[in-house]
Amino acid sequence: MDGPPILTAMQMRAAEQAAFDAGTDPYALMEKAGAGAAEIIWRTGHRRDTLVLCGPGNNGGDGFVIARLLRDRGVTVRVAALGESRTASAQRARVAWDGPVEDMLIAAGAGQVVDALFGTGLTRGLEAPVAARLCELVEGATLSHAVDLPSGVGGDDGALLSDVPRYGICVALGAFKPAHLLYPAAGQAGRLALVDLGISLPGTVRRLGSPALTMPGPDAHKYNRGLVVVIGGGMAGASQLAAVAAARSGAGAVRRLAIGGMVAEPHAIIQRRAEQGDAVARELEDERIGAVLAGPGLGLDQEAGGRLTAALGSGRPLVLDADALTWAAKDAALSVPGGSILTPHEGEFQRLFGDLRGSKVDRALAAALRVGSVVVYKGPDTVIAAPDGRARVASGGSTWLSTAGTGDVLAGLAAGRLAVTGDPFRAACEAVWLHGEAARRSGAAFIADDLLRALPAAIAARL
Ligand SMILES: NC(=O)C1=CN([C@@H]2O[C@H](COP(=O)(O)OP(=O)(O)OC[C@H]3O[C@@H](n4cnc5c(N)ncnc54)[C@H](O)[C@@H]3O)[C@@H](O)[C@H]2O)[C@H](O)CC1
Ligand SMILES: [K+]
Repeated sequence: MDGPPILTAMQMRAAEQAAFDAGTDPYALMEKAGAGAAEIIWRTGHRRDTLVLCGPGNNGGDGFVIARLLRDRGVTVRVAALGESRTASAQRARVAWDGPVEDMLIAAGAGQVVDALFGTGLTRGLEAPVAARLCELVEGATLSHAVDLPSGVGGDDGALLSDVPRYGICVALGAFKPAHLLYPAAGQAGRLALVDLGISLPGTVRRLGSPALTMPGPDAHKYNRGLVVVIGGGMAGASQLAAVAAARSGAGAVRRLAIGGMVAEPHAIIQRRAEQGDAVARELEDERIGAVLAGPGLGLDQEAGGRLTAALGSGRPLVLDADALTWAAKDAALSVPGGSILTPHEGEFQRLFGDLRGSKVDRALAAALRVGSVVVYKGPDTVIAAPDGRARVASGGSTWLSTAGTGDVLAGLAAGRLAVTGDPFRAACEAVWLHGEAARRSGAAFIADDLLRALPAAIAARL
């Protein structure tokens, strides 16, 4: 579940400075960055005529290195700059290019365009003429690459500070930045590549990687593999989707506490009736319970509130989703026990934590700290945040997931993995990855029920 680190501009500069303090030569680091980026560009564009756009800082310095190295491979390369190079490394890279430098605002286009105008040093949107010309050059090219970041995005939060064209590839240098994975900036590159600069990086915030899952041991039985209880409500289908997802996520046994009709299929789900809070409380006295899920289809009437109160007071590990989050947002008296997993979508997050500021990662981390629980802040860029400061950012999720019931499936997966692992952060990461993988395997135009059928193969691939 641990992908590469994601660093803010300040963290990246601190990591680079630590490398310099330990003896790394700044220009050598720029040459390494440029060489890594040039290799990726060469593999994609080969000898295609190339225009490299160089900005005034070290991003531009990378661009001069890239231009020189592509020229050394026989590529016809032109460089167009935006003003003079202002840093020692960039000036050195410009001298090493030792070729003509055109004016970016009037330079002619090319089949392949490399954007080395601005990276993590961007402090505001591009001037309008610069942004307009950049868009023309990139949109007029067959192949386009953004060096470190597309120029014009807010590196730390993924905002678009001015018009930003869409690139074929964004080549991250040294580490991913939040803008590589957070929308809307994440939507401005078709593919992400990462050049490792060999400097040590803090790893508390990372891209979500694929989990290492395990088979049940020889001594496994349905209760020590993890018992999940899903609390039902008026919409039986929602809690049933969640219950089946929990069972197919690897839990040993799943009980669904129904209030109305029992759902016959699949037989593996144990259906029990518990409408009032006290009946639910009795059901949750079972010490073997590894996770309780409340929310999918729970309802917002008084009886539903009683069932939720019983879950919150049960002392069992909790996953709170959907209606449970709506209850928590409207009734401040309902306190979320620490060690839970919350799975808000954008609207639920705003209702619960709308006062928080900063990037989606910052806000997810602040929310997790506030409630002492893991927060899965869903979206095309789902952030999983733990109270201890760890966070994982998922990417590549299928947009077909925007269909009814997929949230119920994710909540069920989180409850199932929580019952299996006993670790809320690990369970949430595994659940988000399995959810995305099941969607990838389900192809196009799938419905939530299809995700359930894709889960065994998704799990098998990670054993
Ligand atoms: N630090 C290193 O050793 C390495 C950095 N790498 C590359 O460097 C950039 C970050 O470089 P930096 O000089 O800090 O900033 P930029 O090149 O991104 O920006 C240049 C410069 O532009 C000014 N500026 C900011 N906003 C605007 C604007 N809207 N219009 C005009 N000018 C603007 C600001 O003053 C900046 O100083 C990083 O992304 C990497 O590409 C290497 O990768 C490794 C070595
Ligand atoms: K750039």
